[in-house]
Amino acid sequence: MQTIEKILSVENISKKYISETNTVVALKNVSFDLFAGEMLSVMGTSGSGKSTLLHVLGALDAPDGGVIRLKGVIQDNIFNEPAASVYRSNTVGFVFQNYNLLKDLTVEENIALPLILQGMEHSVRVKEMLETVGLMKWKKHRPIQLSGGQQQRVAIARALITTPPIVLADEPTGNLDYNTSIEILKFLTLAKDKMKQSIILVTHDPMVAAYADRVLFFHDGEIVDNYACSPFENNTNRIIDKFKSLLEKK
Ligand SMILES: Nc1ncnc2c1ncn2[C@@H]1O[C@H](COP(=O)(O)OP(=O)(O)OP(=O)(O)O)[C@@H](O)[C@H]1O
Repeated sequence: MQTIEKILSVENISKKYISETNTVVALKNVSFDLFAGEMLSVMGTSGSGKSTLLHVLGALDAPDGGVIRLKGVIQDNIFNEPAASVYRSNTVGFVFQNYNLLKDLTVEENIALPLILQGMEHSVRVKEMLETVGLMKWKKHRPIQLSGGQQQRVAIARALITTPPIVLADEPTGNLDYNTSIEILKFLTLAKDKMKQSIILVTHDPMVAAYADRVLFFHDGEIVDNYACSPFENNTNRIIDKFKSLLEKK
């Protein structure tokens, strides 16, 4: 029997934000595994720690405690430079709600950026990515000349160009209409099915969450429930029910 590779193990991650006036516990002993070619959605109440989780997994923010393993190996140095930059450029691709494109660069330059920063040849890969996301005709345009959906396609191409094993997407469809959201989800699904990339997708939208293989529900910094999507269920309705019961317990 073929075993599915465990890409990421998150073990008892905790994170507090401490200011002069108060302390916010953003993550409390969060543990889960992520497998190769798996899409995991993260849903939860506002302020439940979803973005903090992505920041920690992307080595943008250090946790106070806990362990992250990549393919079984403890990553104890990824929150310090230069290891943080190496981890971010080799291991994770980011997709944000607001696209985060560089406004002075063209579409093709934005897409090429991760390879340029690594000093690698990029022209063949950029062409492939432009074709994948259907933006060949727009390659010389700047972000301001594109629709929101087109900008997000550029951001996805940029996140995927180095084929990182893990893609972290924070509300990638949050600013997009239904049809454009489906288009963006199809690109992420292609990355997981074709390239066996693993995706963690934070969303407020149950329809978007239903594209994943599994959904984790967060409340007050903790995983309080989970749901495995099934080809035989109306996953969107099941996710709505789970989320409603989470709100009722609050
Ligand atoms: N830089 C920060 N400094 C202080 N507190 C923070 C910081 N970032 C987040 N928090 C707090 O940590 C908690 C978790 O925030 P986080 O942004 O991770 O939640 P979220 O689930 O992504 O929320 P939302 O769905 O509203 O975007 C919140 O109470 C938030 O106010």
